[in-house]
Order: sequence, then C-alpha cells, then structure tokens
Amino acid sequence: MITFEQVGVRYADASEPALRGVDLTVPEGELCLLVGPSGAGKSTLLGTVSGLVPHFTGGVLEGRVTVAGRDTRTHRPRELADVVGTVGQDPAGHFVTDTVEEELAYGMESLGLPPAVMRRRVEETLDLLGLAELRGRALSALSGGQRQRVAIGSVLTVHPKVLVLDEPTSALDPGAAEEVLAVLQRLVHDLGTTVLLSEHRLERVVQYADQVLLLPGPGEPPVLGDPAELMARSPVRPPVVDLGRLAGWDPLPLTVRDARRRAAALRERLPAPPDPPAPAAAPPAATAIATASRLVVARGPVPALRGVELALFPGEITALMGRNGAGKSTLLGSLVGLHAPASGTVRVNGLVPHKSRPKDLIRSVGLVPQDPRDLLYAETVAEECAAADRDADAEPGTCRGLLATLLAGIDDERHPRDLSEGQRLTLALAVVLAARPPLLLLDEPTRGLDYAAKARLVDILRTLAADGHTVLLATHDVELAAELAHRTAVLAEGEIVADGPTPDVVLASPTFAPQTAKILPPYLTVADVAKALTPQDQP
Ligand SMILES: Nc1ncnc2c1ncn2[C@@H]1O[C@H](COP(=O)(O)OP(=O)(O)OP(=O)(O)O)[C@@H](O)[C@H]1O
Ligand SMILES: Nc1ncnc2c1ncn2[C@@H]1O[C@H](COP(=O)(O)OP(=O)(O)OP(=O)(O)O)[C@@H](O)[C@H]1O
Repeated sequence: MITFEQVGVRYADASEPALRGVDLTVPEGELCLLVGPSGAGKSTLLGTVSGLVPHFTGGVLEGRVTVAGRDTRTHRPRELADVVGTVGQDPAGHFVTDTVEEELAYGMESLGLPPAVMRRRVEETLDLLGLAELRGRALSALSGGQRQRVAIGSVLTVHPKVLVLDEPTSALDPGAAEEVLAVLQRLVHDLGTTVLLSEHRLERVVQYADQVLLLPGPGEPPVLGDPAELMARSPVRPPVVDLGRLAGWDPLPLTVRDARRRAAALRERLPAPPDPPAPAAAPPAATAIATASRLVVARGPVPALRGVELALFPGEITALMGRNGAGKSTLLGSLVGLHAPASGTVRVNGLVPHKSRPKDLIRSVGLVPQDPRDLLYAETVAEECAAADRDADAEPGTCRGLLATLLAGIDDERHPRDLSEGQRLTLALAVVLAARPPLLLLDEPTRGLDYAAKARLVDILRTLAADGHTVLLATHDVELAAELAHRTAVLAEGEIVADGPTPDVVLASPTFAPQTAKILPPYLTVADVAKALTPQDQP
C-alpha cells in the first residue's frame, strides 16, 4: 500500500541526510509501528508518505514514495487527502476551523461528502474518541490531550485507506491512549485500513503492531519485520522487553500478559517479601516552597481547578497525573502566575505568582511548557542557549552543556523550528534547567524523547532534587512517574483525588501502574528487579 523505493531526504544546510536507503513496502491492512531514537528521522519518513516532505518542509527527496499508487512527489498533500489521513506532532498547528464539531467535519466537506454522511460520521467519531461533551467547544479552549483527540478524529471521519500518525498518543492519558489504539486496530481489522504510526512509549503500542519498522539511528537504513524479532535488537524497548531480556526469556514477551505467564520462576528468584522498591524520598523539609490552598481557577466557562490543596517541599519530586483536561497544566500555570485564582491562594517562595514581576518570579520558579515552542524565540540553537545562560546569570556554556548531556547530535546552527520534536523539547528543558530554579515545573517532559534521553533527564532531575530543588511534573508517562517521582498526586476534574508516595498511588490503580508492577508487584521498574536479584542470579 505504501512503497518506498531508494528513498532519502536531505534538509537544506544539513551535513548528513536525515533519511537514507529506505526501500520497502508497508503491506495493506496492517498496523506498522515506526520506532527509533529521537532525531532518527521518523517524522521525516512519515512526512514523505503524507507529502509534507518536501512540499512543506523543504529539503530534497530522493527516490520515490507511492501511496495507493500515487507518487507523493507529484501529488501535493491536498491531492492525497482522500487516501491518506495525517496527524502530525503539532496537531493544533494544523487546525483550520474554530470548534470541535467543525474540525471533525472539515475534511469531509473538502471532499464533498453528502451532508447526511457527514452528520453520521461526526456523531460516530465524537463517541469513539470521547469528545461528545466537548463538541461545541472552541479549539483554542482545549487541553493538550483534547486537541490531540480532535486531530485524530478529524482524519478518521474521512475513512482514508491509509493513516499516517506521528506520536498520536503523546498527549493522551493512559486510558485515552488505549481507546485510540483500539479504534485504530479495529479500522485495520474491520476495514483493512493501513496504519503507519510512530511512537516512543512502546509500552503503549507494541502489542498492537503487526510489523515494526525500526530506524536504528540518524541516516541509518530502516529494518522492517516481526515485532518480537525486532525488539530483540532495537535500541529502544518497552520495560516488558527489558524484563524479558533480564530474565533471558525467548521469545521475548511484548505484552504484560505474556510476561506474567513466564514470570513464576523469576518471582521465586526474587527475595520474598521484596524490599519496598520505592525510590527513597528525601524527608520533606518543614517548610513548603510552594502551596496551593482551596485554589479555584476558571478557564473560560469551566472551573479547571476546584479547591486544590497542595504543598511542595524541597528535595521532593512529585508527579501530577490525571485524565486529559483534569487541570494539570492549569495548576502548573497557576504556580507561575499565568492564571489568577478565582478564589483561594497560591504562594511560591513567599510570592503571589500572578501579582509578581517576571523578574522576581524567575529566581523562584521555572516552567517547561507543554508546547516547548512557547519558550523558544531565538533563530538558532546556539543563540537560544546563549540567551538562556544570560537570563539565568549562568556560566556561558551551561545550557549548551545540558543540551549535549541530554541528547547528542543537535546542530548549533539549526533553527529551533526545524528540530525534531524530541530535540526541541530537550532544548526547552536545557533552557529552564540552566537557571536551576528552586521550583522546577515540567509539563509533559517526555514527548518525543527516547528511553535513553529520558533516563538522562531522570538523572539530572534526581541530582537537582538531591541538591534541594523541588520538582513537579505533569505527565501521562506512568513509567517515568514510577522511575522518578517520590510522590504522586492525581487530579480529577480539578480536584486532587490521591496524593501520596508513588508506590502506594500507582499500585492502587491499574491505570497508573507501570508494566513491571503489573508483572512483579510491588516492584515498579526493571531496574528495581535487577537490583533485587542477587548478583549471581543476574545473567
Ligand atoms: N525542516 C527541517 N530542516 C532541517 N532539519 C530538519 C528539519 N526537520 C527535521 N530536521 C532534522 O532531521 C533529523 C530528523 O528529524 P525527525 O523529526 O525526522 O526525527 P524524529 O525521529 O521524528 O525525532 P523525534 O523522535 O524527536 O520526533 C533531525 O536531526 C532534525 O533536526
Ligand atoms: N485556553 C483555555 N480556555 C478555556 N478553557 C481551557 C483552556 N485551556 C484549557 N481549558 C480547559 O480547562 C480544563 C483543564 O485543562 P488543562 O489544560 O489544565 O488540563 P490538563 O490536565 O493539563 O490536560 P491534558 O492532559 O490534556 O494536557 C479543561 O476542561 C480544558 O478544556
């Protein structure tokens, strides 16, 4: 259905091609999962299928990509719209209408579908993606995950033969991600739709994949094959595969269920009862650096926070979890003064955020926003880093050093706009981390990040916490929360409904439990399991 013939892509001014030697066919009616490290060229490859590369991105496309027999070089994206539905990494950037319902109908209108069909499909899609309550909402008044759902819905209504999705669950809560993947799988099975999607959180998707397409690194030719076989040699792997490798299981499990069936022997080798595997929380100091008390915040017509009580302590890392639209970003925004409370109070380091001058606030708190573009304004990576050092009174080279530690291979002269998603997020992280604020707020800090980059971020945040910094991260990444957070708080419809040590909170809920905890409770991570096995037990 999708054929690549000797495909390569080189962006202007780049010393190396972003993609080369792609020569393969994605079979019709299968779900093909594209995996690979940050910056390996996944979005570029997807762009050659949707026609965005090179028509919108510039650069040179070599070779030939055909979709349902149409050459994507000679057909512009618009001329492919009836066969290919595309959702990019920045769905909001591509919205063309104002409200949820209009956006769902737009693609069908452009194709001239009869009104009765449009009506029916809009209703179906609203239900399928849990958007019915939001149907009349302005797109600008949606949370990040709500926007991503609308973007996915807007291509589903067209019933294209091929779906090309770039990290389609990156902003979705765990439940919504499962629903979207189940919908995609149903399209593949029932309608024979061909789905090509990239994803970093393999624990969410690998079990749905018929094929895996692995891009091992920048410019390296891809490999297409059976998911279990490719996971055995992939540089990026979900925890369940790492656990299988640790235990020496063959074939490797791809699902929690497979692993659980194999785990009896491993369970016996683990010390019983296992030590509490919680990352040792720093004892909370007596005084909180930030507090919210009976905090109510309205966003447009909706109260986004409804009486939030929260105290954050030096040395503590807290994960803030909860469904899309629960109010996580609003809470982080309130702590940096973006939203004034309707009632109740917020204090950060003795300041009232929304009444403080940015100059004062910046010494106390830093936020990496959900969309890193909101933070980046320079023309090149090097300038962005130099400005960050100046703004933070940091030693020149601090930000650039952090960037290099987090992710190798980012070009100094590149415009931040042209970075891959993971590269851009890493740049935003480095900019904020360079300032070493006492309170560090991170909104979904792992979009586009591969496992290795995530592990390095974990190291940096742990070191900061050990130095007495406070970290609050809003995330849907249950593996990250289990690995990193001392404490987890859960928001639901603007209220904190759980708040406690991470193991207690995540073990109490299948939604927030990481893979390892589902296989070998109460262990939370593969690293915990490895540590608990006696040295001679380790392969
Ligand atoms: N428009 C562009 N101009 C110049 N370089 C680009 C452009 N888009 C991407 N690149 C570069 O091409 C390489 C591959 O980027 P791409 O976005 O395809 O990676 P990716 O695998 O999707 O990464 P991620 O997992 O972070 O989303 C990166 O080094 C990136 O900086
Ligand atoms: N700009 C806005 N104007 C009006 N309402 C908004 C706006 N942004 C968000 N909302 C609404 O406020 C509520 C809380 O949104 P918020 O972005 O804080 O949620 P979230 O928990 O961060 O969600 P996600 O996980 O999807 O990012 C949601 O109902 C959302 O639709």
